[in-house]
Amino acid sequence: MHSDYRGSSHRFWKGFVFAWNGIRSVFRTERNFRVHMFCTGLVILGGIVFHITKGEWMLLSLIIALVLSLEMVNTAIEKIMDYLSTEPDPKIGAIKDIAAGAVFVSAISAAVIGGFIFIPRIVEVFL
Ligand SMILES: Nc1ncnc2c1ncn2[C@@H]1O[C@H](COP(=O)(O)OP(=O)(O)OP(=O)(O)O)[C@@H](O)[C@H]1O
Repeated sequence: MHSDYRGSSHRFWKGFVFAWNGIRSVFRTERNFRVHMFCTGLVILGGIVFHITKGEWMLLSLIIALVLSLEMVNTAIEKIMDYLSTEPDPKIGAIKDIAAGAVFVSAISAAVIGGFIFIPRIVEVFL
């Protein structure tokens, strides 16, 4: 079915195009992903404004990548489940809940890391 692109000499670069298309698709269809992207923008802005350290940038980039990629995996799992059946089914519900839980766990960690990095600096501004 995909023999056309697999046989092409540009298949390596086409892999990036497919990945980019996936990110665009999630951005367009998933509100939660757009919320995460908005938060990412705020965090990057905060990092610039507060001159955070190189180590803090590394930690932030890791946790941002984790949250965004888990949101994409969650969306992929939801789509697989909806492709299999759109009928109400407790097993499908449980699988989707677990995938959503994974995003939630990473988001909590992101909030903790963001708190440790930014709260002392914000407090300093007001003291
Ligand atoms: N076919 C189903 N059978 C039973 N429960 C379902 C089914 N589809 C969805 N659910 C329940 O509804 C929740 C939301 O599922 P949905 O596919 O609507 O994702 P969503 O609203 O896009 O969620 P998210 O905010 O995680 O992206 C699931 O976590 C699950 O509890």
